[in-house]
Amino acid sequence: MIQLKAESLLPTRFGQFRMQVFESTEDGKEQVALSMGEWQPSDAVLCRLHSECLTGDVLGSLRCDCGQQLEHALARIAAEGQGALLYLRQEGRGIGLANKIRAYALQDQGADTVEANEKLGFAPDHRDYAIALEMLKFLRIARVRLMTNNPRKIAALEAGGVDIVERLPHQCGANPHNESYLFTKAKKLGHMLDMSQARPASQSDEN
Ligand SMILES: Nc1nc2c(ncn2[C@@H]2O[C@H](COP(=O)(O)OP(=O)(O)OP(=O)(O)O)[C@@H](O)[C@H]2O)c(=O)[nH]1
Ligand SMILES: [Zn+2]
Repeated sequence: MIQLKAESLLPTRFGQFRMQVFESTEDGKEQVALSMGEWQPSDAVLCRLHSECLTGDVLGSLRCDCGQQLEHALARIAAEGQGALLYLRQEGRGIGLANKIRAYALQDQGADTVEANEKLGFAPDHRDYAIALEMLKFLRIARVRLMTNNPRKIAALEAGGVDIVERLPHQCGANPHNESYLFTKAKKLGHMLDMSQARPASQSDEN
């Protein structure tokens, strides 16, 4: 279960959002919703479920595309004047920061992002979206236009009863350092990415 712990306005360089902090009674983690505008329960609301990535979101890492995806989502919500971003505390696809950095070290020795997780004894994607479903319910969002390339995220929301009215491709932030990472996501994790410009992971000299 989640409980709303606090809320306030949050002016950002993208526009003014309403920030709500929830706490999960299961694990005590603080979860964040940033929203803008108003909606009716029947409206299809522009949404992004963003998984925490300290390295990409905050530290400017080029090993992934998270920072740019986060900014792009907030900018898009602000441009439309309505929508919600859930900032989900599931760092490293749910394995936590230290394990993600261990996975990076294995990637530096040649493993791809999926193999590295498996070597550490984790599933390739350890996330669960139960808390996101509760947050959507709290926000009275039952129908979404979802910014994502991840088919498992879509399936998890649909299984939870959310109506995905539209899937908005959310591809941005490609660079030479994350090219093989994105390629592996498309090939092994089924992400809907246009990789026509990318080389296969085996030919890439970067992680
Ligand atoms: N375990 C692990 N996690 C990673 C790695 N690179 C990024 N992450 C985490 O992956 C999460 C982002 O998930 P992605 O699979 O990149 O994308 P997604 O959010 O599922 O899909 P989109 O909605 O299409 O962006 C964040 O929590 C990152 O910290 C990695 O190499 N290993
Ligand atoms: Zn990232």
